[in-house]
Amino acid sequence: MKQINETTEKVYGNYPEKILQFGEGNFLRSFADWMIDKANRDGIYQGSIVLCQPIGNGLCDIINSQDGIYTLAMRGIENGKPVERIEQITSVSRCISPYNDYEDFLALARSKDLEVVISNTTEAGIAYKPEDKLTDTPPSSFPGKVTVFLYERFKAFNGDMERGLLFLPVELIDYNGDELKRIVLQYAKDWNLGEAFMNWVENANKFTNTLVDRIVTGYPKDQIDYFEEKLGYQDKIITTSEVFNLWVIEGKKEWADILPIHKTDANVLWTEDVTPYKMRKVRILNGAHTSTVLAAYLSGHNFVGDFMNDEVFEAYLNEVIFNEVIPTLDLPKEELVSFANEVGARFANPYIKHKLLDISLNSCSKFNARCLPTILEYVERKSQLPEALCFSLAAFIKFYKGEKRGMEYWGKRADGTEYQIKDDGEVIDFFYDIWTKKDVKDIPEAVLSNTAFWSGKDLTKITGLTEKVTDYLVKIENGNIRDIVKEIVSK
Ligand SMILES: NC(=O)c1ccc[n+]([C@@H]2O[C@H](COP(=O)([O-])OP(=O)(O)OC[C@H]3O[C@@H](n4cnc5c(N)ncnc54)[C@H](O)[C@@H]3O)[C@@H](O)[C@H]2O)c1
Ligand SMILES: O=P(O)(O)OC[C@@H](O)[C@@H](O)[C@H](O)[C@H](O)CO
Repeated sequence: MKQINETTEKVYGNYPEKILQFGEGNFLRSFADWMIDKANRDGIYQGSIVLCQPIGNGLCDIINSQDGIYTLAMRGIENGKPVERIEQITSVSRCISPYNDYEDFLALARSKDLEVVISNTTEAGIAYKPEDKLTDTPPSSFPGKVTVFLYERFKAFNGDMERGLLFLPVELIDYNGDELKRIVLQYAKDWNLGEAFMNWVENANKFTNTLVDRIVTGYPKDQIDYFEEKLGYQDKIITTSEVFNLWVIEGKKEWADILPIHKTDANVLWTEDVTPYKMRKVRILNGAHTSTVLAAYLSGHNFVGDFMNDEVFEAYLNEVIFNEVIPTLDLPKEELVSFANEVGARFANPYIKHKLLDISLNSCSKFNARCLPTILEYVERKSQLPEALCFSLAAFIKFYKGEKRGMEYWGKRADGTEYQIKDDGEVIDFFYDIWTKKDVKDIPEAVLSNTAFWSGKDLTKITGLTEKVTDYLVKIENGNIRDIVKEIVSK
């Protein structure tokens, strides 16, 4: 069978390289690059994207072997009917690995065409690593790479204030753009790059805070035969997603015209404050994922769609969203309910195979960011505990019961299926330790009092929480998890 680049023309990838993108993963290729391709296709933009692989291992070689061309399949239900939109994305010019092509990376910094930097380096990427140096080729951290890149540009254009770049980071951390800028300035200070450079970073460049929303399920391993037969070519980096998309960008409205994707039919919103959108999305959508998938997986489900077809879990999800999360948010109720209904429909999308184990990755920090704020706010507002979320905390603790196999940590669910528990080393060590040394009745107290997990808070101070989580954990250990969920939703 032919490769995609033997059957598909690289239509926009030869346009001037106006965008540098840190992160060549599934998400950005299914989201930002699709929007840019759309803008090129609509004739309102003429620019291509240079992908940059931010860590040593990645997809650069495969991407270049396909001339940057790949397929995106977006599937869902619209007006009650199934839709499948398949597009060939041809706006990527090439992929650079700064580990192999450091000179090419620096040469791009000196380019007059370059205007925009997009990034998705996961929640771990926007981090300060004190060991990074200006002379490293490249510095290991993503902000370190941005700093050497900007410094090269600053020198090449003699600090020209017109040569700064628009930054659109999408990492799911609070104030992603502000945080990236803060760390770049920290490196500039550490490396003595001078006041003039720091002033240029601050005032010539435009850092936005952004929030993204699209369920991306990546390479369709189980359906690859279907796609190859349908498309008539082989694509090693074909990616899949839902149809829904939303990119909220906090920045000055006039910056939007640098990358006019808001003028396409993609859902791009420039705003002065991204916070309410972020809170709505993280607490409702991501909170619903994290509070439901671990229990659903333990009960025998494997995909989001599976538990949405189980009336007990569907009712549990609704209980979490409508009775526990929404009452803790201050946005207009109608807007929240409409977003929540949309989330339910998105989770039930029969064409999206979203693996529960993929969502379970790093559940400890996810629970802290996505679910704990709701528990705290609920207790504050109602002076009582949110039952379903307390149960989800117990399910999370149970999910993290495992045994070590070399560097890996494996759990086992009631049906005998073994699963790998993926999280930071310290988190894994902690859970392994308590599950091997403590009686089940003492485990919640150890977890809830571990302030390192909960942004410095000792959760045992919340009246009744330890007892309730203990009660649920003991029930889960001794009974059937789906029956416990059923009991919660029938109260
Ligand atoms: N899949 C979704 O539905 C979805 C939706 C919205 C946001 N996200 C976010 O996207 C991220 C996952 O991205 P993906 O789905 O493209 O996964 P992926 O594995 O395909 O890509 C991950 C990218 O992050 C880079 N990366 C990983 N660790 C890094 C580090 N420590 N420093 C710098 N770069 C690093 C990789 O090189 C790669 O480019 C998650 O953080 C997730 O929160 C995913
Ligand atoms: O991608 P993660 O691992 O951070 O989280 C899993 C899901 O909650 C997440 O990918 C959502 O599907 C996404 O945030 C929707 O926009």
